[in-house]
Amino acid sequence: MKTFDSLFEELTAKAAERPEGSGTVKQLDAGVHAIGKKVVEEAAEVWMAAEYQSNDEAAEEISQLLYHVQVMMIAKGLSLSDVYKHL
Ligand SMILES: N=c1c2ncn([C@@H]3O[C@H](COP(=O)(O)OP(=O)(O)OP(=O)(O)O)[C@@H](O)[C@H]3O)c2ncn1[C@@H]1O[C@H](COP(=O)(O)O)[C@@H](O)[C@H]1O
Repeated sequence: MKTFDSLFEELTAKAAERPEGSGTVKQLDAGVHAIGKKVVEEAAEVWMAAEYQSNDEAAEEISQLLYHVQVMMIAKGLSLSDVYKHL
């Protein structure tokens, strides 16, 4: 099963290798403003799913939020330790 750290490693490689058809590369090319909008959109979907949908649907929305947060980290050149040191 994928973890937060292993997904970050995968996305970092995508950013470096820029494979054809990668949604991550597309998001990174769209820039911080566009990525920020996705983060906010997914956060709202987490909220709505948590209040009105099943736990499994809420978990899926949370996974999408984590993904977009990681894309933002990569767009900003932030490492896992840059974030973890604040936890
Ligand atoms: N975990 C994710 C992931 N979670 C969310 N998303 C993206 O976020 C979107 C969120 O879904 P929504 O239901 O909100 O979709 P939507 O608003 O209709 O989507 P868009 O129109 O904005 O694409 C999805 O369509 C995906 O584009 C993800 N995209 C990729 N990954 C993983 O990231 C890795 C790299 O992916 P690629 O860069 O695409 O190869 C792979 O392991 C993927 O499984």
